[in-house]
Amino acid sequence: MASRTFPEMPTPSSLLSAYASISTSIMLFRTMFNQLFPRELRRYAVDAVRFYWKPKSSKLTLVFDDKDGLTPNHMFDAAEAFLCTRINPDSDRLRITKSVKETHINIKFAESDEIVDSFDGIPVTWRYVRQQPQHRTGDGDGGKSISGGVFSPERKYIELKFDKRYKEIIISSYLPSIVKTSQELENKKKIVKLLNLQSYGGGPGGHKESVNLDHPSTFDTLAMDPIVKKAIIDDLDLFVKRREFYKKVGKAWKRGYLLYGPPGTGKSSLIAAIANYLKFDIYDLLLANVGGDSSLKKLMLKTTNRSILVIEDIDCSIQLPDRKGVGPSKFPDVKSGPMFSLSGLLNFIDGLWSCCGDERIIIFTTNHKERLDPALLRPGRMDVHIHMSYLTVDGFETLATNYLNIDIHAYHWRLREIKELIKCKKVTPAEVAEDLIKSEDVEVVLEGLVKFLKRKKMDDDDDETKDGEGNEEDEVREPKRAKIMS
Ligand SMILES: Nc1ncnc2c1ncn2[C@@H]1O[C@H](COP(=O)(O)OP(=O)(O)OP(=O)(O)O)[C@@H](O)[C@H]1O
Ligand SMILES: [Mg+2]
Repeated sequence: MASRTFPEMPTPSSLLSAYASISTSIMLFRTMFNQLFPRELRRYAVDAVRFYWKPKSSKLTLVFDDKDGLTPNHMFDAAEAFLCTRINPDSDRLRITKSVKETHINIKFAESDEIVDSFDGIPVTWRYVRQQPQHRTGDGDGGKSISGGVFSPERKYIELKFDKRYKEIIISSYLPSIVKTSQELENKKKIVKLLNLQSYGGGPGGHKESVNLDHPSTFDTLAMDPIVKKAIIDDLDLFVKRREFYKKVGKAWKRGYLLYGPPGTGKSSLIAAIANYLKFDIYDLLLANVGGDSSLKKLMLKTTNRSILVIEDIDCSIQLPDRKGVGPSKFPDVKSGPMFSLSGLLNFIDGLWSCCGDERIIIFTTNHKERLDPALLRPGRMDVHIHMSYLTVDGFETLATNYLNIDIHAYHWRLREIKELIKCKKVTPAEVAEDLIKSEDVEVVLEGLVKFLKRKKMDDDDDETKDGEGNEEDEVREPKRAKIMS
């Protein structure tokens, strides 16, 4: 049987001498290595390896700081507003804000929350970050605190993370779409203001008093021919989207409307409806208080873009000398007051806004279009002439629906008599509106309205018999339906 040989067990002294020789060799190697590669060279080599071999991220992060230096960063505000529309329904935390002036509560996404959105199928992630103010000793780029050391103010920013491959599309398309959405949201929230422009009591340049426009009139509540109403809305829509067009053709981006018709037919209501529709502030220019051309110019310079300049009752609010400067017009109802030239007024509209006005609307109203200087009616000055006239059947249906909150079809038989009376009598929307608020009982209101219309018919018939063909000043001679002319 073969005998098995076992390796000889190392003795403790042989182990010790082996250990001693290994550590001597290591020390020798280290000394040589350190001499060959000094500390700086080694550090450099390590850094270089780290830099080139660092695993590359496939993500790009865009940072929207709330401020750019001291200036608020519009992109931060836009992103914040946009993200309000993308809030995760099962968010655990939301921020709630409201300023004194705001009428609504803002719901915003909170710090550290993440919102996942997608654009053209590209997934993106948003994150809101808020860094608390920091106080450090030593140098830094923050401000100096009172107690010495360095103070970094609070920093707020929003991060947008996405795959680097989509950098181009995100920057050139997604970000502009965010700006657009935020502007639309801002517009919806905007409270329209009514500002009175007058030149007395406010120092050399006059002053402007502002209140929130609290006029409930909208295109939905306005009783007028639906075709004319649609034409006005289309005209406004076209106007506001034609920035580039106006620039290209070298025309001031403005539109002039002349609203004419008898009192109580909705001229002022239409102005409010336009302002509410476009969210443009209204500047009410009180011409009777304007001292002359130069104060008019100062007042006009106080108006802002995206606004409506309104001059009501243009024919009778001021003594308008005729264009040749011969003297004041011979209107029976002009007030005596400061005088300035009509040409001055027209020049401001044409000249001033050509160089320093964008998205401006000017609206003149009058009860007597025929009394206006033809120069004012020339195309380019007043682009659109809108005749506001007596109540039509369509208009009455709008009023009845709004005021009585009834389904007019259900009241078809009841309303038939009223419609017949409206068709053959010249009654203003204001007169009918006045009657529609007299009671909460629909039957009582309708009965009262029938009586009113019958009485009016009898009175008018009597007047016509007395006056023969009627007098020319009477706006009753206006065509019956509202119309638009541009
Ligand atoms: N077309 C209309 N649609 C709805 N309501 C109207 C209309 N016209 C008049 N009203 C009602 O009558 C009131 C007076 O109308 P509004 O002041 O708009 O008339 P106006 O044409 O400006 O009159 P004026 O020539 O006297 O200035 C309005 O507040 C509104 O309640
Ligand atoms: Mg009016």
